[in-house]
Amino acid sequence: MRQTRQDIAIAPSLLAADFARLGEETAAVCAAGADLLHFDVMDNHYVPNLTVGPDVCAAVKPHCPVPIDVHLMTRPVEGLVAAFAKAGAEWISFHPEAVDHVHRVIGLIHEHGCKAGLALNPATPLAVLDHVLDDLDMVLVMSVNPGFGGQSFIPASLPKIAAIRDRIDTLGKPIRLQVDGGVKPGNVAAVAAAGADTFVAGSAIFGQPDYAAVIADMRARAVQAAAAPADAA
Ligand SMILES: O=C(CO)[C@H](O)[C@H](O)COP(=O)(O)O
Ligand SMILES: [Fe+2]
Repeated sequence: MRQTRQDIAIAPSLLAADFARLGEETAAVCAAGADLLHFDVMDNHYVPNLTVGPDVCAAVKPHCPVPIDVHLMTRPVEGLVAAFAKAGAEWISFHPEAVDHVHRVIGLIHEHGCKAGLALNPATPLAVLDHVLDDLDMVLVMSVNPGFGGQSFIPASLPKIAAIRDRIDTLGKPIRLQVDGGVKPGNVAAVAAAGADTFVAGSAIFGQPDYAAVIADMRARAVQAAAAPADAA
């Protein structure tokens, strides 16, 4: 088995930022050590909430020195890919339930020069990765049901993360394994020990006054757990 875990990356979710000051919040969280900026797009159709679109992504882009990681919680997906690529997204993830042709949408994201992620809801079986894992740049494990920030981490996500880690290692490709929903300093070690390398955190970071302290704390805990998973499990 090959170990393909990537460098630990902390991805603050702008969903929990002050929406009246998105440019400032983006700059602040990047200066505080963010590796990616997670940008949640909800359409009040695939999920029961409504957030932001490509124009807001383009507006925060000049304030964002790190890659923008767009998480599409929309149905349909296809028409938004070009718009987010133009708006400056480097990563685009989508949910398999929201499209008819998963493989085609991965190709569409790549055609637009972005990296592609597939987002698995808590009840989505791993079989959706069959035949497409090799084409992906990232698997996104939702550890809450999508649609809202500030929810509690679902513990059944941990064995799911471990199973996906095994599949990625068996394939032997450097595919990122991102976990999104309820991730915070108190559980990031367990999530890292299970095999994740990319940690989305909204309320855990933006809910504290010192973004740099939270990001550094989460990174240190994740790095330590990745190096010695048995100690953190
Ligand atoms: O995709 C999401 C919700 O659907 C968000 O990225 C996620 O919930 C982050 O927020 P928090 O860390 O507060 O759970
Ligand atoms: Fe998200």
